[in-house]
Parts: sequence; structure tokens; C-alpha cells
Amino acid sequence: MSDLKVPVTVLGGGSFGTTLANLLAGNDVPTRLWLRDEEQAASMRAKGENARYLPGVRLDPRLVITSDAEVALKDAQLVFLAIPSGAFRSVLQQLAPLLSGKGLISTTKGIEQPGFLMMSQIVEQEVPGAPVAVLSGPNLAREMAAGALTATVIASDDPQLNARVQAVLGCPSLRVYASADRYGVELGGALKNVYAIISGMAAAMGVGENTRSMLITRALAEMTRFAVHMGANPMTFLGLAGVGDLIVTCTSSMSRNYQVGYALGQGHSLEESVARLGQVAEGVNTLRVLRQKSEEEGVYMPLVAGLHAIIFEQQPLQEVIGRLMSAEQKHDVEFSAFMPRRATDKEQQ
Ligand SMILES: NC(=O)C1=CN([C@@H]2O[C@H](COP(=O)(O)OP(=O)(O)OC[C@H]3O[C@@H](n4cnc5c(N)ncnc54)[C@H](OP(=O)(O)O)[C@@H]3O)[C@@H](O)[C@H]2O)C=CC1
Ligand SMILES: O=C(CO)COP(=O)(O)O
Repeated sequence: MSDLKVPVTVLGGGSFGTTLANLLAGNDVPTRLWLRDEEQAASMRAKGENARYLPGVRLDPRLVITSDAEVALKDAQLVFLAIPSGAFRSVLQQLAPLLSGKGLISTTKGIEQPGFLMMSQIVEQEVPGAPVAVLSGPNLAREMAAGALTATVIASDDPQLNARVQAVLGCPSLRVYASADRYGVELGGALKNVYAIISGMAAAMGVGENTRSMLITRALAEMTRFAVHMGANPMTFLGLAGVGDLIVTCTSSMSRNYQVGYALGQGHSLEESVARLGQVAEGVNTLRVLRQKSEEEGVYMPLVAGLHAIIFEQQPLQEVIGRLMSAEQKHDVEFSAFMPRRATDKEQQ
């Protein structure tokens, strides 16, 4: 069977799962989209549209939409996981017997606490032995669904799995680049959401372009410093899953994390800002997890500390900005922060 003809399943019928499934079906890949809610599945089949998460986008008639996991996963060789991080492990536990032996590709940009676990590490725990990959990059669902020219990264230790994903997903509007740095690619996708909240907040305050550029550039330095400390490849942060995803999420009002930040900057509470979104904004939980981990690891992350102080410690915004601007003035590019260091080195000491 050619790679394009292998049956593929997407788990999760939100904006990203629906977008991916539609692209795959458009490539003539036999594709099934699984969602938990039969009423929503029936509505999507009847209307040919995901009116809740992706209104206005016509679904490919070849796409099979089902709430029956056995139907969705029967014979599938590749499975894309597009379930928010808060529900990721429980969905895997529920479906594990149907997933063993399949290539499992996480698209979820979050981190589980306790344990500071990436979603692909949860996959390894819940479906032992399955080939695992991560898909991440500057991929706003709505733009991809509309056919905007886009690039993404597939990252795995398994080059054959990367190649299979490139074969099924690549199309005239989507280029799929391969990486062997699964950990760095996954960490990049999760970390940038925190800085998107900061950027949205700054936009609501009406900051200028100098400020926007300073924020994005210092965010890149900060997330790279942390990721490299944790064992990621620094070069990953110069690529699509690093600076690429950071730019799109920090500059587009389509980003849900940016929208949460914007609402916060307008003076709404965190609860209101999240509730009015109606979709997942992973950065809020990632901020909590990252603040704790950076303290434990002793990694300097002033932007993370500042946002945490505003959102979770009720410190006044202007006071935090004043503190950030008057902190010790340092070097621009810290070369020492970009020296690879495997996390395992520390464990072996
Ligand atoms: N949207 C985007 O542009 C991109 C998103 N991502 C990442 O993809 C992940 C999913 O995001 P996205 O699709 O945007 O999220 P949405 O908020 O658009 O949709 C979430 C989906 O997950 C489903 N879901 C939630 N809990 C469960 C559960 N326990 N069992 C089964 N299904 C569940 C929801 O179902 P229900 O409606 O029944 O609640 C819904 O279909 C996130 O980690 C995000 O960061 C990655 C790249 C781009
Ligand atoms: O990950 C994304 C773009 O690459 C989507 O970001 P949001 O979850 O903030 O919408």
C-alpha cells in the first residue's frame, strides 16, 4: 500500500483536529475524525462544517466523522492526537487498547504536571512501544484550513515515521519539514504560548513596534535558554517550531493565547478572559508549570516570572513592567545559554 493510501485517524474534533483531518482527506488519504460527542459528529456530517470550532470551512466529503472510536481506529496506521493537554492522558488511557502498534503523532502544545511531561512522553507511558512523533510549527488552524501557504515540523527518533507523515500530510499549501529533536520541537510549541499571552497583553496596552520586537526577541532568548538547559537542541529554536511558531502566535489576533492576553490587558479577569474564548488556551496552564520548573532548575526567566506575578500573584502590571525594565542590563546574545546540555547529564551526576 502506498503511504498516501494508509488509513489515518485524527483524535479530537476541535479547530486543529478538524483542520488536519480535512487536509488529509483533501490529499485523498482515507481519513477518519473521532470526536467524543455524537451530537456534534452528526451535526458535522449533516452540515459538512464544524460550526462550533471552524465555522465557514467546508469539510471534504471524503472525511469520515465518527464518535465511535472502534470505527475511527480500525486499520488506522497513523493516528494524530489533537486533544487539549488537560484531557490528553485520560483519552489515551481510554483508547490505549485500540492504539497499540500504530504510529502516534501528538499535535498538542502543552505540558503535564506533575512530572513536567511532554505529550509524547505521556504517549510512551500509556501506549508502550508505539512509534511516536510530534507535529508542531507556526500553524494557526483557521489559516491552514483556508489553504494559506504553511510549513510545519514533524519530529521523531524514527525517520521512517517522519517520512510517512510528510507523505500523507504534505500538499500544495503545506510543507512538512522533518526533525530528530522531538523534545525541542515539542517544548517550543508549548513554551511560545506563554509569550503569546504577554504579547496580547502588550497589544491591548497599545505598545509600539520597538516594544513588540523587544518582547519577541527576549522571549526567544528566554525560551531557548530554558529548553537548552532541559536538553533540547538550540538549533531547533531557530526553526519553524521555535522562532517560527513564536512569531505567529505573538503577532496574530487569531491566536487564542494572544486573545487571552489581550483580554487581560483590557482589564478582564483571567476567568473571564478564558471563558469568553470558548476554546483551549494552553499557555495559562503552561505558565504555572513553567514558573515552578524554572525555579526548581534555577533558570532565569524574567518574562515568565513577570506574567506569573500579574496573573497569579495579583501584582500590579505597571509595577512588574517597572521591575523588568530596571533589572540588571545584560548581554544581548548569551552564547553560554546555547551550548547543548543533555538533561540526562544531570541525572547521571
Ligand atoms: N488551533 C490551532 O491553531 C492549533 C492548536 N494546536 C494544539 O492542538 C491542541 C488542540 O487544540 P484545538 O483543536 O485548537 O482545541 P479546541 O479548543 O479548538 O478543541 C478542543 C477539542 O478537544 C476535544 N476534547 C476536549 N476534552 C476531550 C476529552 N476528554 N475527550 C475527547 N475530546 C476532548 C473537544 O471536544 P468537545 O467539543 O466535546 O469539548 C474539542 O473537540 C492544543 O494543545 C493546541 O495547542 C496546535 C496547533 C495549532
Ligand atoms: O499553536 C498555534 C499556532 O501555531 C495556535 O496557537 P493558539 O493556541 O494560541 O491559537
